[in-house]
Amino acid sequence: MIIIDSLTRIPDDFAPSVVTLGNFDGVHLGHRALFRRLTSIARTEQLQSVVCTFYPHPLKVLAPDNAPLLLNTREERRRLIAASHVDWLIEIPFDRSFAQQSPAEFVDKVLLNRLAAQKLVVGYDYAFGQGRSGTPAFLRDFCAGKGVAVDIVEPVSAAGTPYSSTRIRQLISAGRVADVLPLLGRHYNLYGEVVSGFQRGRELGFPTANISTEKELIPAPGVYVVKVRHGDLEYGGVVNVGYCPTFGCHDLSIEVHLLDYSGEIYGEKLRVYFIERLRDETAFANVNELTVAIAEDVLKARQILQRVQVVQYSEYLPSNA
Ligand SMILES: Cc1cc2nc3c(=O)[nH]c(=O)nc-3n(C[C@H](O)[C@H](O)[C@H](O)COP(=O)(O)O)c2cc1C
Ligand SMILES: Nc1ncnc2c1ncn2[C@@H]1O[C@H](COP(=O)(O)OP(=O)(O)O)[C@@H](O)[C@H]1O
Repeated sequence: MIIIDSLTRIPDDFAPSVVTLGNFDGVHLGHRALFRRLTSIARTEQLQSVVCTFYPHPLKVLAPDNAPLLLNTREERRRLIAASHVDWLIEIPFDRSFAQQSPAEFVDKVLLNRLAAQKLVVGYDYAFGQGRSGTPAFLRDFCAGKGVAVDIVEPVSAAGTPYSSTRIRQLISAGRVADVLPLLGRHYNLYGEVVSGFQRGRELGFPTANISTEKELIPAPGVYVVKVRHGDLEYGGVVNVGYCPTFGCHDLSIEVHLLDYSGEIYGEKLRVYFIERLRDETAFANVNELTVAIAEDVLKARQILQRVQVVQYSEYLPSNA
């Protein structure tokens, strides 16, 4: 997949394409259905497949107070879209002046002229532009006169609930990490560097790697069973997300204790996959009670981890890629 992060870098001789448009935060199973439609049209009609999106997320620019905390970093979104076998990713730099354009201008200038779109694929509820006037119906009407077909993908759902970034964000914010698997198609995870904390973990008998991450949406405070990837190695683990009320910290921390590991990993990068929530974070009366609780968390985690495999992008619905 070729990534273009500026409109001026789109080649002048861009070959005829089929384009989908959206924010694709999460790259969940609904997005993946859209990408499958896109790549299948590209194959049968010998077009290039193009995902056209924006960076930053438009709401971060237009209404920062209402902008969602995102499920993916920019880098993660790129990797996930690349894994969907798309030919091109166009990440349009989104700013206020770009937002001034009408949907008609944008479709004409960017999609039809620069990207040589012969066909568009959009989700049933996608809308862009001022007042969300760039609806699928608008696209269909506008493009009809130009000989460009618009394929509107109907809601794809799991057990009656349409896949939705908003729904996934709500579940993660509520700590329901196990419930997002059938919507997201993989275990929610975050990536980050191990930084030093207050050095209390070792004294408790449970050293914890303190993760500093660029991920915006962190699961609700609480204790979770996790799997952790460190390079090619995989560990089971327990993580505490929160403010360590027993000690009274001010900043949110993500502290993971790796099972059956000892060594130094400061400065290393870990990816933490959230498997199941165990309990709320608690203000214990003393350090002893905290240590007993962590030991119980570890026992439960070992049981749960016996029957769990990490589901990443490529492991889910392999026949559907
Ligand atoms: C599985 C697990 C559960 C934890 N639960 C709590 C808790 O409920 N309340 C709390 O105050 N600290 C809890 N902690 C402790 C803190 O997350 C943290 O590990 C401890 O304060 C050490 O911090 P440090 O690594 O910055 O020294 C838990 C830690 C682990 C590993
Ligand atoms: N099983 C383990 N899980 C997590 N970190 C471990 C483990 N064993 C050793 N470590 C190391 O110990 C460090 C954490 O020790 P800790 O006393 O909790 O200090 P800190 O306050 O810096 O997090 C980790 O960053 C890592 O280098």
